[in-house]
Formats: sequence, C-alpha cells, structure tokens
Amino acid sequence: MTTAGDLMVIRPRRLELPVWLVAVGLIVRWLWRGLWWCLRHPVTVGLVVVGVVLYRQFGRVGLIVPVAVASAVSAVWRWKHEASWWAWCGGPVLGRFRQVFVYRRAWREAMTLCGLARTYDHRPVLPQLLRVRSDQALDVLTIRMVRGQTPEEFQRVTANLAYAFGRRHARIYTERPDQPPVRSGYWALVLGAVDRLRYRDRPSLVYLVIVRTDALRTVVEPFDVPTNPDFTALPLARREDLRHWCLHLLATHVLIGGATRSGKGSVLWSLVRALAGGITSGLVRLWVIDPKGGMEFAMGRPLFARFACKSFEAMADLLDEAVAVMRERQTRLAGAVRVHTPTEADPLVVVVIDEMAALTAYLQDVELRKRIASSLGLLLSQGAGVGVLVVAALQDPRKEVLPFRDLFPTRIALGLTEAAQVDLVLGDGARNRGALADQMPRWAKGVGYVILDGTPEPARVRFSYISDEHIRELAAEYPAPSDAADILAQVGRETADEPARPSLPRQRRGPLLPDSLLNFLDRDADGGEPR
Ligand SMILES: Nc1ncnc2c1ncn2[C@@H]1O[C@H](COP(=O)(O)OP(=O)(O)OP(=O)(O)O)[C@@H](O)[C@H]1O
Repeated sequence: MTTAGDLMVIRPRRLELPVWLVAVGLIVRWLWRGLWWCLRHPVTVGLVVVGVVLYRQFGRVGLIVPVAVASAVSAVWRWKHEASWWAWCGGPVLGRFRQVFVYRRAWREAMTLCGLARTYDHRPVLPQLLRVRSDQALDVLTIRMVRGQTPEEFQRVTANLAYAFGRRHARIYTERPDQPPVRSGYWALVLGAVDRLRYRDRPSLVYLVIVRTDALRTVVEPFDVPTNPDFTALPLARREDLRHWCLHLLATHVLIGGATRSGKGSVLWSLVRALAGGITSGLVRLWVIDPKGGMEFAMGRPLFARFACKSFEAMADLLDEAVAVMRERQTRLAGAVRVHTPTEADPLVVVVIDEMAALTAYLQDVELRKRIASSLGLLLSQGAGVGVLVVAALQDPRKEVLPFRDLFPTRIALGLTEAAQVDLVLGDGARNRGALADQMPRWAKGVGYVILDGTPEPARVRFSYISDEHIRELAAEYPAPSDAADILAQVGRETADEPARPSLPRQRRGPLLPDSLLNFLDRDADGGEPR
C-alpha cells in the first residue's frame, strides 16, 4: 500500500530485442546515411568514382595527369579572369574546404560558448550551418536559426563569433548580403526566375560574414577620375569584399562623423576627386566652407566655385546665397519636375563644410550663429530635391553640437571616441548591428562604416587616400570653369509664369446646410419655434 509522500517511479516497459536484429538495424541505418550523403554530394562522389576508375586503368599516371591539367587550367583561368575564377572555381572549393575543416569542427563549441545553443526536450539544439561560400576576402556562412531565434540574437554576439573562428571582424545579415545579378540575353527569363528563387526571403536563415583577409588594412589608392560622374554611384572607398563602395549623392545630404585624425579629410577629398570631371564640365559646383582657416581645402582652391575659410561672416553669406539659389530653383522647377537633374545650365551645387560644429556650436557671435543655423536648416530640409546639397564633416555628433543631425539622410561613421556616438551618427541600433566605429585600431585611418543601399546592416569600408600631391594634380587638371562663381547671376532670371487656369463652371449659389438643418440654429435651445 502506498501512502502520501511515497515516491512512485514509473518507467515504460523496455523492449528486449535480439542482438542480431539490433546489428541489422544499425547496418541499415548507416547504409541509408551513407547513401543520403552520396546523394547530397554528387560532385565529390563523381570525382572519387572517376579517380578510382582512372587509377585502376592507368595506375598513378591516371591521377597525376588530370590533376596537373586541372591545376594548369585553373591557374590560367585565374590569371585571365580572376573574378569569374573566384565565383565559379576558387570560391566554391575554398568554401567547401573551410566548411568541413574550419567551421564544422568548431561549430558546436562556438555556438554553445557564444550562447546561441538552446535546450529542447533535454537535448541541445544548435543553429545549423548549411553552406559556406568564400571569395578573396570573406567567408559567407548560411545558418538556419534554431526555432524561436531572431537575427538580433546573432547580431548581439557578432564580435564573439568572429573571435570564436579566429578572426577580428564579422557581420550578421538578415538577408543574402550579395545582390541578385543583372541578367540579359536569351536566358534572362529563365535565369531571372532561378534568381528569384535563390534570393527569396527566407526568415529562418541568417548570414554570418567573416572577414578572412582584412582587405582594408592596406591604404586605398585614389580611384580613376570619371569623366562624366554618375551622381548615383560615385566610387569613394573599398569594401571588405574588395569591391568599390559608391556614394549615391543625388538628392541627399551627407554627414561624416569622425574623431579628430580619423580621416574625415580623405572622405571629403575622395568625393571631390570623384566629382572632378563634372566640375570642369560645369555639371557640379563646389561651394566649400573650411572653418579651419583653409588648412584642409585651400590647396584645391581652383576646383571650387566658392570658397570661404577665414571670416564667419563670409561663410554665413555663402550659405545665404545657397539658400537663394535653392529658392530660385524651387520657384522655377515647381510643377515641372520633382527632382532636379544637373545640367551645365543648372548644375548640382554641393556645399562642402569641414568641421561643421565651428558654425553651429562653437561660434561666439550669437546673431551670426542663428543666421547660419537658419540657412542650414532650410538647405537641409528643402535643398536635396533641387540640387543644392550639403556634405558636412564633424567630430562631435551630439544634438547640442549639431541640431540638424536627423536631416542628413546619408551618414558615414569613421573612428569615434565613444560607443554612444556610433548610433548618433548612423542611427539607432547601428552599433548593435555591427558598426563598431568606437573600436577602430590606430592604423584604421579613413576606415568607416556606411549603410549600404537596401540593407539595414552597416558595411565597413576604407576611403581612398588622397595625398597633397594628388590634390595639386587634381586642382591643375580639373579647375572649375571661369564663370563658375557666377551662379547667383541666374537667381535674378525670370521665374516661370503663373499657369493659365481654365475657369470652372459656376455652381448654383445656395445654402451650405441641408434643408433639414437650415432653421435649426435659429431655434431656441428647448427646440421651440425659430426666432
Ligand atoms: N584613407 C586614408 N588612408 C590612409 N591614411 C589616411 C587616410 N585618411 C587619412 N589618413 C591619415 O590620417 C591622418 C589624419 O587624416 P585627416 O587629417 O584627414 O583626419 P581628419 O579626421 O580630417 O582630422 P581633423 O579632425 O584634425 O581634421 C593623416 O595623417 C592622414 O595621412
């Protein structure tokens, strides 16, 4: 008899199987696993089968000759067309190798110690490594999350993951980090359909990009000056995957935040270099404000249509004139276009301001500061659409220093001194998503974080280094046209006429209230007769 408090242990009945049946069961299970593996790895299986057949037919020579020929073909391919070699040969092979020998071996340990493993039904459950794709610099790991996990959990431990696999930098993407290729020709329709399938939204996956070789450690040489700059894609920097990072300048304002000596100058000069072709052809006018007395920009004076570096009065005038240009364009273009297209007659005006805080916070003359703030506010809120853009650099991104921070749609964060400043420059949550701009090593001058088009995750880039020599050459080769400073002459030109408005048919004049309410207001409060 049991009494209250007695412990009853209930165990399911154990099925006793004969040993031979257990052995057969295990063999079938292993055979099935082997077959499944072969089905999933047809290339490896095919190569092994071919290798065995060749070896049996021709002995060692049967193996050595094909390997030598394949190596020679691969070497020539890489030499002639490195990009396609990485995409079709080197990348997949290296990725597979690293998946098996690097990531799989440390996977369980890394996931558990980084806090990404879960326990379900008394058993550990790990995120699943599906695929590794490598290129010259990066490994892209496709990971299936454990049910109930979110990408934010991976983003929080991005640095831990990088160090767990022996690297310094990693980034988590919620969608495939690469863009679908642009297809053309006969097969475009079919390949496009395949791409749509490959690039479909897969919420259960995250992509961990591990920087294997830090391509940003070496200084980036200046890019070629485009004769006709594409204002939607100006090459300014090198990305971690060795591609160019291009700035979309059209219809946006750009804010560059970076501590002193972090390389803000290289961002501004890379932009000037990318625009230089347009400066000479008259498509762009640079209006430059250098509150540091010309230390940064005076060397490139011939490139600039307007330049103010000494008197704050002159800087305020320059901004007022930019507002005048903006107003004139607004009046002229209203109703005709919604976004201004730069032409020689109507060029893009880019107001470049180095150390913006000197104008918005540190200027002692309160009246002048207010005047500057009001012009800047107008330019930032209304100038982008009419081709009057502001590109500004500053060291301290706090609101007291730069009240218009939120009016800059495009932001770049170079090395910063505090973790909190990263979100102030790039927007809330950017640091959690991997923009560790406050942890820049000393060598990382001109290295910064930018937000790539279409992805919320920040990317790390290094801006090209423009030396004094390059600036002198640029100024000599691409001076602004002689009438460049004269844009204000346009401001006086005739504005568009008022459009002729067809008269509408006259409506019958009548009471504005329905008949039932007509006399209502005249009644007494107790609903009596109209007064
Ligand atoms: N892209 C780059 N690659 C390599 N070195 C760079 C790069 N940009 C800047 N440097 C070096 O970093 C140092 C600081 O650069 P720079 O003067 O442009 O910084 P800054 O942020 O504009 O400084 P400040 O706030 O004092 O104006 C310089 O010695 C420069 O040579």
